[in-house]
Amino acid sequence: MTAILQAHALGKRYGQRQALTDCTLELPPGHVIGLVGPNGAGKTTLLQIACGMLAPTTGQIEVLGERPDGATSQLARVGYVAQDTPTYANLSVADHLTLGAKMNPGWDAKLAQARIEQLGLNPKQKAGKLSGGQRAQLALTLAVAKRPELLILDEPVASLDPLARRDFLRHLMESVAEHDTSVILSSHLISDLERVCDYLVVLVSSRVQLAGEVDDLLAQHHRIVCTRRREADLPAGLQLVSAEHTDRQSTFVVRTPSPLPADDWTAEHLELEDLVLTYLERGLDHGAPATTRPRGEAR
Ligand SMILES: Nc1ncnc2c1ncn2[C@@H]1O[C@H](COP(=O)(O)OP(=O)(O)OP(=O)(O)O)[C@@H](O)[C@H]1O
Repeated sequence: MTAILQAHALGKRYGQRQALTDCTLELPPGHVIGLVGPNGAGKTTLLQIACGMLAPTTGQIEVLGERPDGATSQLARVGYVAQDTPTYANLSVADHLTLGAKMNPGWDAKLAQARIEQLGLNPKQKAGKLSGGQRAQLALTLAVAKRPELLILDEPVASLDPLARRDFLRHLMESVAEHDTSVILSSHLISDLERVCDYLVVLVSSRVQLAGEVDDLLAQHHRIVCTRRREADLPAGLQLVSAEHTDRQSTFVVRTPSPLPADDWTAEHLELEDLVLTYLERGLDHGAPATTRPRGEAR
């Protein structure tokens, strides 16, 4: 299957500020991909490059098999909802649908109409008079009705109350299931990502720290608690993600694609939130992805 997004050594610099560093990713189709990272991590930068709104400084990227260059044919295949869910304040809801129909060759007028009715939006209402949640829903409707192959959503639920957020995500999931769309969704809200995402990318300090299918990542990561020991004394082949020590006890988070070897420790799998927080912390502390200690090498 062709990747929906393939990036190699992608970088973006704004003057002195490095916003994205050495980003190599291959995102498979058919997933809802959660992009998570702290403020300023580079999420918006990556998503804008993917939409062809920004040019990278270094590296290459392909989205749906093409270089994103803002060409109309590609814009029709990618739906983008920016962080501030932009709409035209002076245009009515109906005007937005008319505009969507004019600008998008694959526009699904029936779908757009049905969603507006389902949401209870008044077609005559000016977008400037809608609530933040309603504006986000309108922006999502415009993006979904393009019938894109890929939907890119940059923190679309950030300003919504919990109920509006739940509705937004429910509508998103419905339309994804119905139309077989791939989605990249950035959010700070891990509980939301947990609800809708089956693939995860963690970006910290401009670098990708972790990427993979959520089920695989959860299966491969373990929290180990044992009497105090050095990292170097862990069995070889385990990828050390984090280590904490008290006088008597050590707690490690490790990753291994194989079953965890039996040892004198207690081990448990991590919840998604713990996994994300571990990599966020690690990224802020070290600025580099975790590495595996090869057999025989002491740290
Ligand atoms: N137009 C710009 N000019 C200069 N620096 C910028 C510009 N846009 C972003 N940056 C910087 O690039 C870095 C990455 O920003 P980006 O908006 O991609 O992060 P983000 O992960 O989306 O953050 P947030 O979660 O706060 O939205 C930040 O340090 C930011 O200050």
